[in-house]
Amino acid sequence: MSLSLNCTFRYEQGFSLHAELASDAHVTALCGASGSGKTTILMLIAGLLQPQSGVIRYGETSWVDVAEKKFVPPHQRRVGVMFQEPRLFPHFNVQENLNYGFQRRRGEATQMAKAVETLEIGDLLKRPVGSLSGGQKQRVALARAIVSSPELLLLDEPLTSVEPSLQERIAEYVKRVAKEFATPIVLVSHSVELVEQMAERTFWVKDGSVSG
Ligand SMILES: Nc1ncnc2c1ncn2[C@@H]1O[C@H](COP(=O)(O)OP(=O)(O)OP(=O)(O)O)[C@@H](O)[C@H]1O
Repeated sequence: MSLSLNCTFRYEQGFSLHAELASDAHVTALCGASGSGKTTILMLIAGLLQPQSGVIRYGETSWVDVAEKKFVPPHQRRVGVMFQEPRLFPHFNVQENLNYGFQRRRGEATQMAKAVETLEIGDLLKRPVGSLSGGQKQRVALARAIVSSPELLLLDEPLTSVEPSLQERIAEYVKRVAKEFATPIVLVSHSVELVEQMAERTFWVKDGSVSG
């Protein structure tokens, strides 16, 4: 499935971005310095931000075409997102957190079982999220992003919020998700190792512009 962006976006406060990229890789990486615009690109793909001009396409579908006044809302794009900090519901247990993404997006039942197995979180399902370690939370967040059978998975710095000693372990789970699920992935990561091991296509983001 091919993803293409050719659009501009500007925050009111000033930062502006011109995102021009096209990829049909299974794993596409976005690399670049802090503040260069990587998360902003993911938010545009997810539909959490609207560009001021241009187009965003996924496969045969136009998600955004500003000239045509077309904007497909986030819930209709079937994009799974894992943010830098695992945004889990603290008052729900692990299963309830997974159910949330699952029910909303009408994922397939087998996808839930496969996500639980791939991320090895079967023993954690009844645990309140507040009682989990950083690495466990990260695995649950990864599972939640995939249970809804998304057509595209966006991973924003999946290793940054876990302590350095755990990063290698979480990296293994991220690689496992890429191997086990056919869903294309856009990965933002500072980890050169993870990018080199996973990405078939890498784009460099610098001061709001993209080169590949
Ligand atoms: N809501 C916002 N309003 C205004 N400016 C913002 C907003 N969010 C981000 N920015 C600015 O936009 C620029 C790009 O931010 P973005 O988060 O996309 O960068 P990044 O490459 O993902 O950085 P990091 O690697 O640190 O996560 C930065 O200068 C940031 O300060």
